[in-house]
Amino acid sequence: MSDPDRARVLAAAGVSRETAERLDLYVAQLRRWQPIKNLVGPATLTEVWSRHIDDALQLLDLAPEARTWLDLGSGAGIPGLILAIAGRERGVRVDLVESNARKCAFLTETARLTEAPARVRNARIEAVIGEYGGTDVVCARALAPMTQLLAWTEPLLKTGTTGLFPKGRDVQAELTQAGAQWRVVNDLVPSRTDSEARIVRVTALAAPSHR
Ligand SMILES: C[S@@+](CC[C@H](N)C(=O)[O-])C[C@H]1O[C@@H](n2cnc3c(N)ncnc32)[C@H](O)[C@@H]1O
Repeated sequence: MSDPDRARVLAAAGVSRETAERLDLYVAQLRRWQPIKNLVGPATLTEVWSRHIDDALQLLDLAPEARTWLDLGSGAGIPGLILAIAGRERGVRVDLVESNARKCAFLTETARLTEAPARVRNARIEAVIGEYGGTDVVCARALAPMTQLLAWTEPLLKTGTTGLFPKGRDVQAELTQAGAQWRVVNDLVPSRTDSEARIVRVTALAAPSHR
């Protein structure tokens, strides 16, 4: 772990001492379970505060009023479990949907230890997405191309849920491809953890008339 990164990330996020301790617990859990569950890319563990914690925390600032969040394909809880830990004191609650049972075991245990307001759902997105209408924000990192993300989240994005999807340098190509199937109202927010990355913020969605 790089301590300067930890201090910088926590100072920028302005979290309480209790929240910082819970994030420390999350990082400790990630390190403990990584050898057995292979939760994140092994190389990224040396930069966990910038690559994962800060990368997740930046989403909170993009929807400061949101209270209910849905994270799809949570994996090791990025961004969803981190958002639940950091957003706890402002009343944030997060639903995590993940199809891999071993990852769900990690999520459940770590949510309990960190007292995070997170509910873990071991299910496939396509089977359960319809149950999450009314959620303030749906997010997903490193899960699927925009076209697939929009297809999964269509019922939510068409009814007022905001979408936040961290993306890499191919974001424009993904949006162009998605534009063939959807009319997407979005903006691109620069990522604070990677100069080439963007967060796609979707505020409305419609199917084009010729579909
Ligand atoms: C590449 S990982 C990304 C994990 C995490 N979001 C991150 O950024 O580190 C994608 C995750 O999505 C899960 N996943 C893929 N397809 C899914 C589906 N249809 N329903 C639920 N989970 C799915 C996988 O099991 C995996 O844990």
